[in-house]
Amino acid sequence: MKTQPTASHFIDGQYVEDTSGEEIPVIYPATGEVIATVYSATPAIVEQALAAAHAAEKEWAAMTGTERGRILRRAAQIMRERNHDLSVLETYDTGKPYQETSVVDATSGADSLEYFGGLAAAITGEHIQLGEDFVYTRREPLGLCVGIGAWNYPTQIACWKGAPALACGNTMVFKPSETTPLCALKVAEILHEAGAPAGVYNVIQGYGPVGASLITDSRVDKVSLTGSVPTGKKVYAAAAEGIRHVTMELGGKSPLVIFDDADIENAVSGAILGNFYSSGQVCSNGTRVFVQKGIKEAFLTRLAERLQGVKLGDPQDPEVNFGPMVSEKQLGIVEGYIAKGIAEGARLVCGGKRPDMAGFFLEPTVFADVTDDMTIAREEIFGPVMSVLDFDTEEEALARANDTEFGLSAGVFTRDLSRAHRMAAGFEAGTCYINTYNDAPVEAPFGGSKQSGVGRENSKAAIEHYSQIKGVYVRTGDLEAPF
Ligand SMILES: NC(=O)c1ccc[n+]([C@@H]2O[C@H](COP(=O)([O-])OP(=O)(O)OC[C@H]3O[C@@H](n4cnc5c(N)ncnc54)[C@H](O)[C@@H]3O)[C@@H](O)[C@H]2O)c1
Repeated sequence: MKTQPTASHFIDGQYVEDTSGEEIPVIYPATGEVIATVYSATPAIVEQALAAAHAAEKEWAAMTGTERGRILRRAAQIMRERNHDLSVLETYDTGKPYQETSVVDATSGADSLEYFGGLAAAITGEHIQLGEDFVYTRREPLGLCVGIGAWNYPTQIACWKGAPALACGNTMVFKPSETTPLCALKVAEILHEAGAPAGVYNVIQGYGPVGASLITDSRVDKVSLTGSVPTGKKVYAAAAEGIRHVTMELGGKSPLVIFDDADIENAVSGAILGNFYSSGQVCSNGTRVFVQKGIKEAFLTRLAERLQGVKLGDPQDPEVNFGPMVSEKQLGIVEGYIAKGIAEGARLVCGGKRPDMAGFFLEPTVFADVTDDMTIAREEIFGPVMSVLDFDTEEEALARANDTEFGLSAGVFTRDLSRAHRMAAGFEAGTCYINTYNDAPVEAPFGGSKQSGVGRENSKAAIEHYSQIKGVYVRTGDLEAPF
């Protein structure tokens, strides 16, 4: 498959190149080989993209929701037809196994385009009667939105930001992560092919400073970031300077609480899905697994048995279910945390090593006897490292689950439904799971509380974050004034 894109950027309906920007090598994580090269946007490219998105605003916003929605749904259809090629590319970009990418990434992107395409015509204001007068509201686009992505779900993030933004009548300049620059270009290409006018959805490449230069431009009305908390703080502050709208999808250290009465097979499945999917590089992962003391050893034994089913290898092989870390840098970060876990006295149950193969592979790793104060229980690792902690009572589990600055997700496994709902109500997290983990359908809101973010992606809630309400007061009779 050809992995070198036609050009680095997609602006105003076409591919654009400027090789004077800083070189960004695209490395296939499974081999360490360079599979493409793109160039970071120069100030001239940034200007070109912002000017194109700004110029496209009026025409796009003036179209009816039905017309915009039709284009998004056509783009969804094209994505589904090209699912295989897009999945292969996603696997090259990220190293995630094709077994995952073929059912998650372009699929989720298409779901988002289809869902918001369907909603576009139903984005309306309301009528408020006030005696003989009335107020009507108009739900209007914000204008020019900047999207900045992380590297773990490049196609999905480009769509989760683009689809609601475009449905509401905004235009977008999207900057993917420098680690995974390939997939967002395909999203731009497909939207254009589906009929999105030139300039409505643009993609430019670059490192952090390119993202930073987009945020403060006076033409920009909103910034939506998916990234780490430290980057979120910088982006939020920069956006605040111009009182810009923000959506912040940031990191997490989410709890997964497993009670004695849980179905152990399902609980182990939840812990696997919440720690090892995408080699653990998922923001919402339940990496603090609190297991009630009565089933702790049974849980660990069954988990170790189930981990025998892990198949590492060439991620393009559909039989492989566990890929490498996205980059050598990320591999090093995760290995550093594993070393800290051992040094601070956690018990290494399995994994912890690089297997003897090329690329940035790391075995799925489980620590037991982890305590709340250990570094591996406090900081986001963003790799395949599960920390198992013990607990006695529900009250204790909830207090310890919430004892973190993060608030992205939380899960509970129990057969006691009253307790499940009590836990869900008590969790300080934006997205909670009962007897499941990490589902992210487009129909449901997704996002974090506390330092894990502001705003919500997906569902009808996303419309609130890509539009604004204007109230229009209409008087039908004469107007009295004091003089
Ligand atoms: N909540 C979510 O939905 C979600 C989803 C996926 C990943 N994440 C989080 O993302 C992180 C991993 O991704 P990452 O390593 O790419 O994150 P990161 O914060 O390093 O980078 C995210 C993006 O921000 C850009 N960036 C960096 N500095 C910037 C600046 N000063 N101004 C503007 N843009 C800047 C980067 O180039 C990149 O495109 C993890 O913390 C993970 O939890 C969150």
